Amino acid sequence: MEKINKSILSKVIKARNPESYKGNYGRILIIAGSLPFGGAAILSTSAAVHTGAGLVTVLTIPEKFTAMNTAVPEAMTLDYNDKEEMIDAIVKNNVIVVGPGLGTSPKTEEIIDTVIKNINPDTTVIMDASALTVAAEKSIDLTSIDKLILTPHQGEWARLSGLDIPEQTPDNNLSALNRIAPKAVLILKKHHSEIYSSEEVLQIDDGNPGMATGGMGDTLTGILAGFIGQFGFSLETISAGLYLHSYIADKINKTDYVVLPSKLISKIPKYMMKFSN
Ligand SMILES: NC(=O)C1=CN([C@@H]2O[C@H](COP(=O)(O)OP(=O)(O)OC[C@H]3O[C@@H](n4cnc5c(N)ncnc54)[C@H](O)[C@@H]3O)[C@@H](O)[C@H]2O)[C@@H](O)CC1
Ligand SMILES: Nc1ncnc2c1ncn2[C@@H]1O[C@H](COP(=O)(O)OP(=O)(O)O)[C@@H](O)[C@H]1O
Ligand SMILES: [Mg+2]
Repeated sequence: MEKINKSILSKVIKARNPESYKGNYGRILIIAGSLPFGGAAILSTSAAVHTGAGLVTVLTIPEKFTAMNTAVPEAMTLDYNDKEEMIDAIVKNNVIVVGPGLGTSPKTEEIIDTVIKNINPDTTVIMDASALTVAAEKSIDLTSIDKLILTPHQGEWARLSGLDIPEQTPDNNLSALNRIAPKAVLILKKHHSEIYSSEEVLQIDDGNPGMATGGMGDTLTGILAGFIGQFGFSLETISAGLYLHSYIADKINKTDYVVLPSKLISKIPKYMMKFSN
């Protein structure tokens, strides 16, 4: 399995054109959060904003608007219970994260269905967490999405693929992905996460057990969205986003026993600047 190394960062992260404006850096929609899991929506949104995404909108529940606007004032807030507002937002944005903290109520199935029916063909969809659990439970057909990234941890991948963790070998993972969504890119999150696609299978050697804390995967979704919004959808962009997440976590883990997702997020702009030159 080919390894992703640090050189991917300077390859993907570009210095900004002086003549540019926010419209050049992606329109990101994060569909996330529910009563018990508001933090997941905040972390995903905050990570996208700190990665440099031009415009970030979060579709969540109104009960979480104040918390969201306080934690991430850069992001706009909309209500996913308002179907028209949801469809309008799905049509207007070019990268959509769906799943962090949504929970497994029937609403989540409705949201996934609405995304699938209304996205533009060029829109990237990043499916994580509850969206993966519900897609597995309800056998939702994901094959129509052209630019799809699945980001399960091993437990979520077990539900989606039917493979118990010891059966999650590269060959089995590839054939399961081929069955579930042949055009998709799979990031299987674990110690030394792996990327599966029809082009290549890749792995990172970075990352540490200080990352084993709630919200670390939610954070990754925002980084991936911000990267794709700015640098385009490609295996290289996805690899760079995955790598940066663990790279910063390893820097923090030199001094910190646990890597807090919010601390990792606060360091994203500094490390992106370092690799953009
Ligand atoms: N602050 C927040 O609001 C947070 C919200 N969260 C949300 O909580 C919901 C449930 O997600 P969870 O992942 O906690 O629960 P899940 O029930 O979806 O997954 C956990 C299960 O997977 C198994 N598992 C196997 N391998 C694993 C691995 N490598 N990593 C993690 N679990 C593994 C565990 O044993 C457990 O049975 C999601 O919507 C998620 O986004 C979490 O992200 C935690 C933080
Ligand atoms: N022991 C570990 N070594 C390396 N990376 C880890 C380790 N534990 C967790 N991680 C990383 O942290 C993230 C956890 O994601 P996830 O379980 O979805 O978290 P959450 O849903 O709580 O946000 C993944 O990117 C995973 O690879
Ligand atoms: Mg998760």
